[in-house]
Amino acid sequence: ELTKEQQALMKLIVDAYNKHQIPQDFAKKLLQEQYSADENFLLLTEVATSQVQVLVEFTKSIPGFLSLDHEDQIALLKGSAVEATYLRSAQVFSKKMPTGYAQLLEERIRKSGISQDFITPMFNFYKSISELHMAQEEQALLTAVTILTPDRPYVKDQQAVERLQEPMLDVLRKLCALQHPQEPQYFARLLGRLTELRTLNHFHAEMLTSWRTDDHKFTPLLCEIWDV
Ligand SMILES: Cc1cc(C(=O)O[C@@H]2C[C@H]3CC[C@]2(C)C3(C)C)ccc1N
Repeated sequence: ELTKEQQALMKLIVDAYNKHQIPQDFAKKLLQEQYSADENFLLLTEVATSQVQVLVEFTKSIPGFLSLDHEDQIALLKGSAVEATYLRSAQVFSKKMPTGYAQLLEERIRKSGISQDFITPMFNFYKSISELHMAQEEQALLTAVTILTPDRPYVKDQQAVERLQEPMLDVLRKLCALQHPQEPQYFARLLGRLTELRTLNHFHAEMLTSWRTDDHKFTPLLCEIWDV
């Protein structure tokens, strides 16, 4: 079972994960704005910018993160931004949004100039996440584990990151055993999703390039975090 400090760590992460949520007024916008590719792109830009802001706030709440070397903090944020935003948007699709909004967001994503060969893996990923029926504690911990990946490019002190990631993995492993006793492989399946998530990095870079060539404008935060 979870020790006292493991329970405290989990509560910290889950509270931080739930505290920083996408503003619900996006749902209204999804309904109101018209459906041109440009309108859809602008909406996605707002969603993405908000997702990255939420990601930065969540990351700062991870115990020990702000004590890491400052350049390593940036390297971890930039290195995990795509995976963490897709992981969170996958959860948005799986349940967070009121029914019907997920379909609207999907519709706008499909009609925003993203090429089909990226749309397919993106929605395959969403499907594979929703099939897991993850508890919110698992979602929050899996996101923290993704952010605290030691072998991101330019991370200098990888051991310091491992020391933060390991306790998260221990809690996640125990939690999976507690919440899915009938499925001993569940923890391994969760980590397998992180491998699938990494493949989206490549597609995401291509998506950004295709938008840039069509002269779509990004927000400063998205340019900063994704080097565009
Ligand atoms: C630079 C830039 C990036 C995105 C993006 O990654 O969007 C992703 C597509 C959907 C899946 C994850 C996204 C953040 C999403 C929920 C909008 C959207 C607009 C934009 N100007």
